[in-house]
Amino acid sequence: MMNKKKLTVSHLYVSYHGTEVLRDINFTIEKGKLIGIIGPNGAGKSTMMKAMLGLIPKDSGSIEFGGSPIREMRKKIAYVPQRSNIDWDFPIVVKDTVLLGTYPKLGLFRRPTKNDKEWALECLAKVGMENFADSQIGELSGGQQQRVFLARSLAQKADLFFLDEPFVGIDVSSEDVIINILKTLRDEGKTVFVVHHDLTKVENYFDDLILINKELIGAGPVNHVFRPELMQAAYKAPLGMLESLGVGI
Ligand SMILES: Nc1ncnc2c1ncn2[C@@H]1O[C@H](COP(=O)(O)OP(=O)(O)OP(=O)(O)O)[C@@H](O)[C@H]1O
Repeated sequence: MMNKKKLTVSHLYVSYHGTEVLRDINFTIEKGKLIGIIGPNGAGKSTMMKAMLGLIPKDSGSIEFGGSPIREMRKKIAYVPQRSNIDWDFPIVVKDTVLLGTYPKLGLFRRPTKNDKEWALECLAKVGMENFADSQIGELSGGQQQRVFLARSLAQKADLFFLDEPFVGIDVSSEDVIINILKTLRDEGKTVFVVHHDLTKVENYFDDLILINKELIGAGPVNHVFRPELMQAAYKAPLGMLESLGVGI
């Protein structure tokens, strides 16, 4: 009962081909937060997200949400991978991409209903992309593609959202649309994890931070984690450089 409103990662270890990438990661996050996962290049941010989702094997550790293993709520989890990992030449139009979000995981052969289609268009409208419903996904700009993938995750009616670097290579107005939707989801009680690297936006965007560099350096409210000592420990950057990014000010 005590864990009902929490997500807990315990003793998470991950390696690729025998090389350890994540070592003994432990943290607990309250439900209903917008959480930034930060750390230098190669720190293991994407790896941690994938391991939390069960997309790659872990060496050991557990991930629980509300006291149960996270895999038991797979249908309630939406994941938006890094844009660079998606095959944008795949021939599919925008509205069908969003409609995929409405398919229950094992119901691929179910035909979408009229309701599903309307809901998909509604989700598309939430991200301001309703006029592109019939466009090929590969023809869109980076920001537009990212919005469509967010719409697909909205269509899924998930409780937990995981986005890997959603703001990389996109225009400012798409970034605004996306962060506002993520904040709205948080206000509705959803839990949203975002792998992120632009430190200038951290205080504006997130409630909590998970700061890693292979190991956990800090986890908790932004003002506890976004501090010179911890940031320096993770980034190994000179203090002056961190200050110019607003750390600890
Ligand atoms: N599929 C893979 N096979 C082998 N090594 C990998 C694989 N994916 C990532 N790595 C390595 O694991 C480490 C962590 O990578 P990861 O992509 O998780 O870091 P990251 O913090 O997300 O980095 P970035 O900010 O550069 O995207 C890196 O050293 C990377 O080279």
